[in-house]
Amino acid sequence: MIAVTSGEPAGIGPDLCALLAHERFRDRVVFLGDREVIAARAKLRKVAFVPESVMHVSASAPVVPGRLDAANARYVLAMLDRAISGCRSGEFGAIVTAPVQKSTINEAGVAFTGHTEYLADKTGTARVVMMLVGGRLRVALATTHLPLADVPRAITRESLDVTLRILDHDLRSRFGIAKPRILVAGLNPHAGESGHLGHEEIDVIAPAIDAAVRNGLSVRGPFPADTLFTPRLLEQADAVLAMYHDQGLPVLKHAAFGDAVNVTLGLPIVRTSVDHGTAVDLAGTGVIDTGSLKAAIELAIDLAARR
Ligand SMILES: NC(=O)c1ccc[n+]([C@@H]2O[C@H](COP(=O)([O-])OP(=O)(O)OC[C@H]3O[C@@H](n4cnc5c(N)ncnc54)[C@H](O)[C@@H]3O)[C@@H](O)[C@H]2O)c1
Ligand SMILES: N[C@H](C(=O)O)[C@H](O)COP(=O)(O)O
Repeated sequence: MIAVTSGEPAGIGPDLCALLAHERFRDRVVFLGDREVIAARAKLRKVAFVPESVMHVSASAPVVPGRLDAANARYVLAMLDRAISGCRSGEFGAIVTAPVQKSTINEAGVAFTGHTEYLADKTGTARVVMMLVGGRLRVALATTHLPLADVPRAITRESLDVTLRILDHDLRSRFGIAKPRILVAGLNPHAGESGHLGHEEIDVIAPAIDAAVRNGLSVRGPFPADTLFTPRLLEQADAVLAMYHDQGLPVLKHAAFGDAVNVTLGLPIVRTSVDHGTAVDLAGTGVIDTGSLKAAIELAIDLAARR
């Protein structure tokens, strides 16, 4: 059974759950959330509510589509905690997450940067890797949700060694790629221009790549990020490791927004998610695309079957 958390209740998560309750998947799928909230969203979307598709978690406060309310932050986290404990006990084969509003959780006084970091923390996993998969691209990130000013400091030999190891391992074990070819981006323009535009490539990234190669991994780089995502190089890659969120994800989302899936590598459980945010402007109204959540559920089913 696959658990889908319905995410920020003022966003489109409950809409997506109400709509996808009518899809047929290869495994049983349950949507975690407040029954009344999902039923109300089904009504707004003019589809029948499917009560048996919902595993009830009570909202903390009344929900108004499009109106963020920090009073429901604990509800959002309670859904995640329920899904994590169900995964750990074997009740669920995987967690799929609809989007959360990170700012609202912080406004409720809970330091929260993303599902990725929350899941790492809650499962006691020292390091995980965010990878988005879409079209023919797989883009993993060396750093995730942190201010741009903090990125260079967060890219260390240790962090890159572990990230490359997790990426290689999970591409083999979860994605069935016998010898994953990983291309690594530089951090600075033109990958540092031989040290004239930054030193991270020389001091940190290239030595981490050399060490990975010595350990038998197929890793090349650092490549200038501006031309790394061109067809000639991408043909030679099973995954690209970007140094930071907005170096890698805009490329992937440009290529595949609406169909891409976010996967957390390195966790003891299977977790996938959508490629989009809470879209509070569209909650309960407007045209929404269910493609990414559907793809996230399908990938979670595949990954859970391979464990
Ligand atoms: N997996 C997650 O939990 C996740 C992922 C990304 C962003 N977020 C969070 O979502 C919040 C809002 O982020 P944002 O405004 O940068 O991005 P967003 O994806 O919510 O919105 C960007 C644009 O895309 C549109 N859009 C998004 N999903 C859509 C869908 N399924 N169908 C049709 N249109 C869609 C929105 O209406 C908006 O115009 C932030 O708090 C962010 O951190 C969460
Ligand atoms: N970085 C993701 C994206 O841009 O799609 C998103 O913020 C979700 O991250 P989590 O899965 O860690 O919440």
